[in-house]
Amino acid sequence: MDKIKIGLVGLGTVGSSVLKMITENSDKVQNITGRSLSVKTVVIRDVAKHQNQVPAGVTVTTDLNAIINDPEIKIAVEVMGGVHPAKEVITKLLNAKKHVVTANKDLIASAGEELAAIAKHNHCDLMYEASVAGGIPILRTIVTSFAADYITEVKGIVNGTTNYILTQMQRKNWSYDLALAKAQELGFAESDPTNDVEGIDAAYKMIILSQFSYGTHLKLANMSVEGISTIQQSDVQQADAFGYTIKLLGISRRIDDGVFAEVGPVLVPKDHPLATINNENNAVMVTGQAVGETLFYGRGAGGLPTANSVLSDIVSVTKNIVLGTTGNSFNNYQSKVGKVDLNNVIYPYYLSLNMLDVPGQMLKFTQIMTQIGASFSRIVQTSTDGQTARVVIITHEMSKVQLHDLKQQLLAVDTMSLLAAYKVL
Ligand SMILES: NC(=O)C1=CN([C@@H]2O[C@H](COP(=O)(O)OP(=O)(O)OC[C@H]3O[C@@H](n4cnc5c(N)ncnc54)[C@H](OP(=O)(O)O)[C@@H]3O)[C@@H](O)[C@H]2O)C=CC1
Ligand SMILES: N[C@@H](CC=O)C(=O)O
Repeated sequence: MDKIKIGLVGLGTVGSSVLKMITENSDKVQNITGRSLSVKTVVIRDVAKHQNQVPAGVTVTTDLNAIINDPEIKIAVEVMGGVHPAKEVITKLLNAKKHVVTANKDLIASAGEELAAIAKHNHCDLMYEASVAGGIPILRTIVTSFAADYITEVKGIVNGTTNYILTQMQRKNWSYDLALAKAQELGFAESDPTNDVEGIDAAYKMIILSQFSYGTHLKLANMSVEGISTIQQSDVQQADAFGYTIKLLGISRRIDDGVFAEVGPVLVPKDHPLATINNENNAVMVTGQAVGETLFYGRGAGGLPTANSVLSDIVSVTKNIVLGTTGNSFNNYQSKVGKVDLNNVIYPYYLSLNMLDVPGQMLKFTQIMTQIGASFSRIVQTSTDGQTARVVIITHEMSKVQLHDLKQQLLAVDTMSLLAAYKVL
């Protein structure tokens, strides 16, 4: 039986689960690929910390050359995270003719095309199924099962940490800080959780999903990205009382000739499938012109679910090695897209306002809405102290341009103020 040795860079939440799966599930992998796979070398920062974490015979070192210069190692797995030095590490590995599997969305979203070109030049595979939605096999599904269909929309929950936090805030009344600390303890959050809670991790995933779905490369700087760090327990409870669940959603759409993608908190009606996705679970809804709406659900963060996606890439690379078909891009779809007119990006909105509790205020608000060409479907007065009323309004679909105009107009009115505006699914 031919052997294929693997080099692992990183032995944290994901790396240790990859090592466990390769070790414990080797019989099935061997059965499928006809090759015996095992980890030979692990590269980390601190040898003493990890020495007892590996089976006998596995080398633990801080020296990447132990993988680069080892002709027995054919596949390298990068699970250290971050853009630098991960980019330099993967570049060196590819130039040393190692096939690379990574879970690194930060890097693939920002330098994926460059790395894919280096991989191709070296006739190497570069695969990254685990970079989007952890254990959900979404990228390979889009490449294979949506190969001929035109995808018109991809939306969903693509960050496990924020979904875990929002779930605990809604169901257990936990504070934001407590829920975040627990998500870190469980290994869902990035080593620095800023990207999780500020929506950047989800935006990276939407960039990768957009490449696969629409063949276009979006840039983080051109996306509207909002996180959950300013959401209060009271926002979650109030939305709940009106029949909504707050979820951090990534939404991308093909609009006319363009592609639009953004990340932000959205109010999801409780009877919508995305409202039922809790804890660290993710769900990706892909709509194709021919197939219509499809939904993919599973654990979006955590060691073993993510390791399963890494292993699926390792098995694919191994099959390519056996067949002599390495060096093909994970995603081939390239398409030219134009700019999207924000007048065409429309949602219903949930508006929470404070207004003086005197006659005529709702009339004033209605006039402003009419002026900007918008209207609303539902008004709920939530509370009043006799002087100030808290009012929640659900609008009909309105564009981002209209929402901007509304905010501007309200700034000029001293008897009312907009406290929050959320998109509604
Ligand atoms: N956690 C999750 O649920 C998921 C994570 N991912 C992605 O997987 C990757 C790994 O995440 P995760 O396992 O959670 O991260 P961890 O922080 O748990 O582990 C990172 C590992 O990489 C090692 N490392 C970091 N920097 C270096 C370096 N410069 N040289 C050598 N080794 C280094 C660390 O070594 P040491 O311990 O010695 O410091 C550690 O073993 C990231 O890209 C992440 O975004 C993707 C999907 C889900
Ligand atoms: N920090 C990420 C891990 C998986 O990508 C998340 O919470 O989703």
